[in-house]
Amino acid sequence: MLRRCKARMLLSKATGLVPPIAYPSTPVSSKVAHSFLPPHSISVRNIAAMSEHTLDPRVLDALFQQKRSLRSRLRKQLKNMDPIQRSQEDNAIQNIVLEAPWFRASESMCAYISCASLREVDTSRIVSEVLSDPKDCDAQTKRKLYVPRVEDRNSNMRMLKISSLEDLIANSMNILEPALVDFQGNQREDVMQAEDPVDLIIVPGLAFDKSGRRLGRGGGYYDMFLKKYQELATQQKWKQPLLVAVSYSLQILEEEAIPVTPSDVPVDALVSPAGFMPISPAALEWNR
Ligand SMILES: Nc1nc2c(c(=O)[nH]1)N(C=O)[C@@H](CNc1ccc(C(=O)N[C@@H](CCC(=O)O)C(=O)O)cc1)CN2
Ligand SMILES: Nc1ncnc2c1ncn2[C@@H]1O[C@H](COP(=O)(O)OP(=O)(O)OP(=O)(O)O)[C@@H](O)[C@H]1O
Repeated sequence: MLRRCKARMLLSKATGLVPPIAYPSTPVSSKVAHSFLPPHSISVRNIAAMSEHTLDPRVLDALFQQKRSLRSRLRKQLKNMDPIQRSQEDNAIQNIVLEAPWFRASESMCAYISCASLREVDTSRIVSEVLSDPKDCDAQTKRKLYVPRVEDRNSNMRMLKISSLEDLIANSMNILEPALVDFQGNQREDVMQAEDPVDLIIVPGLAFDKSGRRLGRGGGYYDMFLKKYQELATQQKWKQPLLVAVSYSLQILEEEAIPVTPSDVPVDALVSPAGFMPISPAALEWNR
């Protein structure tokens, strides 16, 4: 406890990110989270620009510790969510995505295959819609869908192209993912090797805040992938993909309530049952 308090003091002194007081043990409501907001002068991008080496390791440890407590609180809240409410929210979120101009205009995208036991926002209707045969179009204009496949325990994840739900098999974590080769024995296309860019990435997470910060499951898989894809897009002079997080209402926290570490990649927008919440200039463009 003493060590943790000391780390908070250091963290507070070094970055101004956290007030030197104990973290609340009550569930995170937006009200509680608000009293722990860091000063607005520190943005996600400022922290992201710092490398893991420029931050004091004790500061970094304290930030990861805060993330861990937030994760465990969110996991409990998600587990306790009323199943009827969950199913209503799943429907509302997917309706919003399916109707959204940024989704309808998307020709190529990455999305996750939701896992019910992880209490993730259901993406099954979104995935089915993208995989369905295009109406009034030839096969050339079929939309492309890439989904995650974990490569190893070093945060490496690939996004591989699938054309049917039958391309998926359950991994050791019971998450459906594509096999490396298709039924004809051909290597599946990896989004990092594709000729054309994806315009949309639908991301999962345990919590999100109104400034676009995202708290994942702690593996670093998405952050690592998003960083590499953004670098590829820059190198190829492609438009950056729109990063949209789908979220139950209880997963949305107040601005800057989520601690940020240098590898975190912020999202452009959130979709919750309350609607589309654009955050970045790219997302705001879709709301004009
Ligand atoms: N549907 C889906 N697919 C995905 C991800 C995801 O978040 N959702 N990933 C995104 O990275 C990658 C897999 N990463 C994962 C990381 C942790 C756990 C998991 O089961 N976590 C447990 C806690 C485990 C522990 O702490 O010991 C949990 O969150 O309850 C699952 C997938 C790639 N595929
Ligand atoms: N001091 C540290 N304590 C804990 N994890 C650390 C530390 N330094 C680096 N890491 C790494 O950071 C990664 C976790 O990062 P982070 O908490 O940002 O993940 P996440 O955003 O929740 O996960 P994802 O991107 O998969 O959704 C892990 O791969 C972990 O090994």
